[in-house]
Amino acid sequence: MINIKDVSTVFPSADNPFVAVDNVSLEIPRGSIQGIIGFSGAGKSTLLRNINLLERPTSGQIIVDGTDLTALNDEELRRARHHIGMIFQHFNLLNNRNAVENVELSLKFAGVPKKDRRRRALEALAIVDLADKTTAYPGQLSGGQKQRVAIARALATEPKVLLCDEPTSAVDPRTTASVLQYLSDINAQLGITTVIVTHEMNVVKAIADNVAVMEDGAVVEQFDIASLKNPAFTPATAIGRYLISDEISLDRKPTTAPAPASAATESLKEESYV
Ligand SMILES: Nc1ncnc2c1ncn2[C@@H]1O[C@H](COP(=O)(O)OP(=O)(O)OP(=O)(O)O)[C@@H](O)[C@H]1O
Repeated sequence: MINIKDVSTVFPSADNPFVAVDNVSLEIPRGSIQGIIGFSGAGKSTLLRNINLLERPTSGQIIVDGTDLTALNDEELRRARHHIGMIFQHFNLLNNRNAVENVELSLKFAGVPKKDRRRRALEALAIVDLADKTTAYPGQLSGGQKQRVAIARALATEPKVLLCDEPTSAVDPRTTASVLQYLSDINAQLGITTVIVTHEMNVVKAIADNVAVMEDGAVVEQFDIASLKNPAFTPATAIGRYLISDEISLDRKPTTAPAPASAATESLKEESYV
């Protein structure tokens, strides 16, 4: 169970601090798949990164299986994060390491003894059907294969939680289906609580159990996907209603928000996480 309690994230700015996540409370049942949708700039990625404290909330609590992550010291948090895997839109693999070495690296950071790393990395790659690509470098892999290496890397440390930030935005529709199938199988077989941020309505419909709709930093609506099958149910928000129509990808940028941190800074933060 992930319990997001009264979480706010405010980005400082000289003239006008920006509230990216505004007092969000959300309970994500253990073993479920939670979709988070909303227009661009709604705060989805920030909320996702709040869950593993990649972006530490300004206030509120993140409680994962009874442990309040916001109350941990650095060393405790580092250990807790080994149970929270994360995958990113652009995979974030190290190009100078091959597939198995990329996976081994996360095991090294997790403190797994060297003698066990190769075996566990190969096992994780086998789960995503990449046993024949273990020595391939990222430049030799397709987008879908790279994302599967990233999934293997996240899985290798045996996480209880898997956070997915736009996991299929950089791959074609057929590869999207395959990546979603792996995520869905992993959720079903390993019981990993999965949180997916996406613009793609068909992704949410295909994989999520529950959906939270964000607008201007707040969660403004929640429902379970099964209720979409009930003709009497109409989501309250426009974005929720898009879920009923097909194949609509949301891409509206707000014009008033400050610029996000530079891409370089973000990518450094993400690399330090794996
Ligand atoms: N490090 C940062 N510093 C300042 N503002 C930020 C920072 N990160 C994000 N923001 C702002 O916070 C708001 C929410 O960003 P976030 O990336 O969480 O939205 P999102 O819903 O995931 O958007 P998208 O779908 O476009 O990725 C945006 O207006 C963004 O510009």
